Amino acid sequence: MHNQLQYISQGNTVEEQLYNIHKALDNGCEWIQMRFKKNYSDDTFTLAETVKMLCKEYSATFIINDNVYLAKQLDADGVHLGLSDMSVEEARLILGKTKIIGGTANTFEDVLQRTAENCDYIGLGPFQFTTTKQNLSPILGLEGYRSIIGRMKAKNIQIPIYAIGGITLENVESLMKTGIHGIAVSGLITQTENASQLINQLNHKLYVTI
Ligand SMILES: Cc1ncc(COP(=O)(O)OP(=O)(O)O)c(N)n1
Ligand SMILES: Cc1nc(C(=O)O)sc1CCOP(=O)(O)O
Ligand SMILES: [Mg+2]
Repeated sequence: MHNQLQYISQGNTVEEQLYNIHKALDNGCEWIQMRFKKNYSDDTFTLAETVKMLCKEYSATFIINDNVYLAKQLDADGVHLGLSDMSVEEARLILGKTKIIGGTANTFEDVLQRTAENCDYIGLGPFQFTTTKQNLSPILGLEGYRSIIGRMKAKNIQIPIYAIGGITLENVESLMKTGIHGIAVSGLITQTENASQLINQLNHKLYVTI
């Protein structure tokens, strides 16, 4: 089963990205999604190659946002795909059965679609407003998660759900009580001045509330 905490990287340069990813790994994150929203360049390849090495050193899972071909080239552990990215079916053909393919969902109908597509997990959001991503879908709030997870249970759908979007430490307990499997966070870990304490607290809240 996948780790309950996924760190989504941030940074406008390779150096910023590496600093942030190193900080997350050094302080106990075991799952990194490299999210470098630039047009593909040599920089992207260099960054991904380095992050792959770092994740190996820390025995962490390494997935790449959007870029299935890069994940294939580097033999990464997987990818995360949004609703307008490459289809899960095509990604599965390229990456094979054993790699992780995560998919975004914003509604219950998206969850049904992602389940039918055989994603390994779903990033369901946004929980609340965030500046990390532009053009957000409507905010779900706690009630949105309760409703979607209730409808999943009624249909016996068991795919792991990760909440995403503007999550803070104070939100984790109530989010976990809705029945999600875990959380994906970016700004929270990137901006903290005490990553060790924060990640310990996050892991504790994730673990005890399951
Ligand atoms: C875990 C997780 N959930 C959702 C997303 C968002 O993916 P997407 O909709 O493709 O948006 P971008 O991240 O590509 O801007 C995610 N990255 N991770
Ligand atoms: C990458 C992403 N996708 C979202 C979605 O709702 O699909 S919200 C989001 C940003 C997550 O970063 P933070 O923890 O800083 O809010
Ligand atoms: Mg995407």
